[in-house]
Amino acid sequence: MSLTQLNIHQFRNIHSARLQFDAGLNLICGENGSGKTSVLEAIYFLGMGRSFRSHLSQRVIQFDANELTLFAELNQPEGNMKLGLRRYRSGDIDVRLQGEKLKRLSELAETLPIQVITPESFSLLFEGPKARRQFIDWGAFHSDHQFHGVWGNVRRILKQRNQLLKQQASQDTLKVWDAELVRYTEAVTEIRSHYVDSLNAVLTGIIDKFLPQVEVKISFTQGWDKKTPYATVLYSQYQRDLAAGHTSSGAHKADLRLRVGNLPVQDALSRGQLKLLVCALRIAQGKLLKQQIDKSSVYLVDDLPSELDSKHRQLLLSQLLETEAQVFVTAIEPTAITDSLHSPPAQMFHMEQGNVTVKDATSL
Ligand SMILES: Nc1ncnc2c1ncn2[C@@H]1O[C@H](COP(=O)(O)OP(=O)(O)OP(=O)(O)O)[C@@H](O)[C@H]1O
Repeated sequence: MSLTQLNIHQFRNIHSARLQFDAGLNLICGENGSGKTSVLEAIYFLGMGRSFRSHLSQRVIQFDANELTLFAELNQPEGNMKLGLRRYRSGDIDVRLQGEKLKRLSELAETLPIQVITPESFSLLFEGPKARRQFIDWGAFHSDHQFHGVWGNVRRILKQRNQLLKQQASQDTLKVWDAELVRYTEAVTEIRSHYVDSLNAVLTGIIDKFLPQVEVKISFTQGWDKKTPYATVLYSQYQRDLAAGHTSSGAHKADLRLRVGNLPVQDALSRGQLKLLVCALRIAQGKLLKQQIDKSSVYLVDDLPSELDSKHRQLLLSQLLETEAQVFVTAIEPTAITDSLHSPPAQMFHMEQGNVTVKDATSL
């Protein structure tokens, strides 16, 4: 799967652009503020219906405009596909696949599995567990079709249960909800746990390349004590949950633990090593997806040179391309990337004040 064409209209500082991409490596260069990240953001917006930079989607609409429009052609094993998205300042969104209106944004994500690597990515390792849960769920979502629905049920029931707890509901009233919650929570946990096991198998080989002297251990924590059935936990924590007004244990507390020996990775590794570890994690996800459902991912790598030496830049690029993914990389200076490649990138763009021109990479 790859994006062959992207038309951008009124997105950040890009008024209008038509870009033709290669199925392999696409390099986007330009000065600070020229709009490089905005191109990556536009691709992400098309695949996810939201930005990776701001949770306020209207921020990406060009200052004086009322709406943004993105249109892409995708090359899929099943044939070419047309994907269009229009987002209005009012908040309305219109997404079409082959001209048909999509009902759920998750259908977009299924069509375009996107991975993002930015200079801030390593915060995945020491931010709260939410980011790591999202990391696991990216894989769980793509590798198991049941996941989206089951996880949606867990969140819906948790919301209802929490509302009842705030109303001081009795344990008897909660019983019916708890039975459903246990059923869906166990299903979610099994999918997540199975996914992390499969990921671990792929990850080991990649970590060996990125961090050869370091033994990183990754484990899944499900959100409550593994030895106790979830039904028992809910029952025994009733008083505590009642006092807190919310459910203290469950799949919504799941996490991924990353350690070097007995230390959390953020205490054992340098910033550059942490960045490499996050890259290894994301590459492992792409490789696993390819193995599991023969689907390739799209990688958006913002400011690739930052904090990586030339050897590791080269390693990262070669590993990314090995996943057979389509890769979009931004850099201020093209040579920061081309110096790390054996052959020039297949497609290269230069950005200047929101305007894009195609560059001949062989002339560098
Ligand atoms: N909604 C908007 N409408 C118009 N312009 C915007 C909007 N939001 C941001 N901008 C401008 O768009 C420009 C694009 O920024 P972007 O982050 O894409 O650049 P960049 O080339 O990635 O820069 P850097 O190398 O510094 O990361 C910025 O100058 C910003 O001020």
